[in-house]
Amino acid sequence: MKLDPFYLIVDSAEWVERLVPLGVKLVQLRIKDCPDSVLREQIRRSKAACAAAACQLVVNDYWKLAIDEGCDFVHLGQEDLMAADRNAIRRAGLRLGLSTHDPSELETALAAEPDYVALGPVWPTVLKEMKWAPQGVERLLDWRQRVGAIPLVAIGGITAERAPLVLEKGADSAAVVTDITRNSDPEARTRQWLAATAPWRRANEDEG
Ligand SMILES: Cc1ncc(COP(=O)(O)OP(=O)(O)O)c(N)n1
Ligand SMILES: Cc1nc(C(=O)O)sc1CCOP(=O)(O)O
Ligand SMILES: [Mg+2]
Repeated sequence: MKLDPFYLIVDSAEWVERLVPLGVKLVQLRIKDCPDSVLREQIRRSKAACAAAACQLVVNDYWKLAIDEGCDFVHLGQEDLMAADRNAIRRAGLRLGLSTHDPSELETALAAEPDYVALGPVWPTVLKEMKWAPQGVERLLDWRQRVGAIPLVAIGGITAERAPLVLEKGADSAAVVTDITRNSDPEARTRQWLAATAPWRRANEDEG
């Protein structure tokens, strides 16, 4: 499985509907503290917008709802993974992305046979408080070796200018929240991201 080199993460279906039609091919719906009924509706709308644009939707955290709503990719952190029913996720045919922040988390993640591994925060992030110091781009080289053929996602403090730095260090995809959603012109910034990651997208296409 190949991941698009630009991995957009947003907190509403409105964002998905607004930015995915610009050419985004990989998007995560990351909504926190929301009733199930609202989440369901948000997932449905995001799924429809992604289907119309041939974009891969990844649902963060809510693996049961993702199964119920017929989604095919979830992202879980280490605590999410501990609470999740791994067999139910596999039985439903869901692909699984997992967060890692240190070697022991990576070991746990690899044992769960994920479809991608994320490493973060590469740089400081303003989105949420994190107990890990920034990893730095060099750590990606180490993770690249350790994960082998499993796709690797870099996350945390990545901007359109920094995205090539993580892709050059072996990440398959660069994930982003605030550089786009807190930009004064999110559409223009999304286009900048698409342009900055285009060489890696083309390489994926050439490799088939
Ligand atoms: C691509 C990607 N990487 C890491 C995370 C973080 O997941 P988690 O550690 O579960 O934290 P929350 O995002 O749920 O706050 C992610 N969502 N996506
Ligand atoms: C949601 C999340 N998870 C991280 C991790 O390291 O696991 S860093 C992060 C925030 C990413 O947002 P931004 O692109 O605005 O820094
Ligand atoms: Mg989580």
